[in-house]
Amino acid sequence: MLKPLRLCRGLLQPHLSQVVGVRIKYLISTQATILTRSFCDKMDNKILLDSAKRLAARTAVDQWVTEDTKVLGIGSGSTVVFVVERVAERVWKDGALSELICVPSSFQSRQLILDHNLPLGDLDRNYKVDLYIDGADEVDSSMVLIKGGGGCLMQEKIVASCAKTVIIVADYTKQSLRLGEQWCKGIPIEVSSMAYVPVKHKIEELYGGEAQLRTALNKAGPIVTDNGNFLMDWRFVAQREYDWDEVNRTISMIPGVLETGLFVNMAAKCYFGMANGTVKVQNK
Ligand SMILES: O=C[C@H](O)[C@H](O)[C@H](O)COP(=O)(O)O
Repeated sequence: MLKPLRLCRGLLQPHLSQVVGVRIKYLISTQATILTRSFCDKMDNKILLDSAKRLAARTAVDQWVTEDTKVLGIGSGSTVVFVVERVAERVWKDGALSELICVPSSFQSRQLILDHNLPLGDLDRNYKVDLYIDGADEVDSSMVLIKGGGGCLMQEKIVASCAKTVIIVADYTKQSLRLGEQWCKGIPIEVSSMAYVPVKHKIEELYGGEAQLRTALNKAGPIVTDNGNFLMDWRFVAQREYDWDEVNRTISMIPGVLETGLFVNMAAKCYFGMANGTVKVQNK
């Protein structure tokens, strides 16, 4: 009785494996097509966003960095890369801006200044900053900014506070009527490592929402800022009306909070690179 069954199985097996094989090949090719498509879409989006950032950055540099700009504060993030690129072109290709000194706002922006061989300054010697150019994670209609999505905010705010003029450069995805419309990761807050739990509870009790410790992607545990502190991301209640100036002042006063990523009344203009290749300028 076993023999015919074995025979039968033997006959069936190649057929089944062929069917399954064809199915698997089909699934793999479909999955591969979906993956390739989503990869291409992501790449297209990145190219579009990068060109919007580049356009905003170059326009702002060309309009604001002049021979009168002796001390230029350099922000942090991916848009600022194009700012430094353009400043370096002006210095090294055009032979302009011979007296320019650049003050960084993070380890990244210091490296950018050095990589482009631009004169590096610091607030000890250059505490009067003529102009500060930086990116933002979100800009609302009153020019309140969320910053710190890339982990830099405290040094940025310090350098920005020393500047006569603060100019923001960003791609079109950063423009909002209200904070939280585009940027859903919350407001970054730099805190002393020993204080993150009480700070979290105080913010949540005062204003609702949820404040979370930012954890690293390629390291176990929390993100540590350039200043050796922790970062919290406070996801506020998007539907609630907040007075951001008051919120910023109150959170800044909580012991253990070193700085917030809310920049209120600091930016004079914001340059948004748009998807259609134009630049939109928002004034204070
Ligand atoms: O922490 C980072 C800084 O505040 C950046 O300026 C901000 O996150 C915007 O960065 P990006 O130009 O990469 O969008």
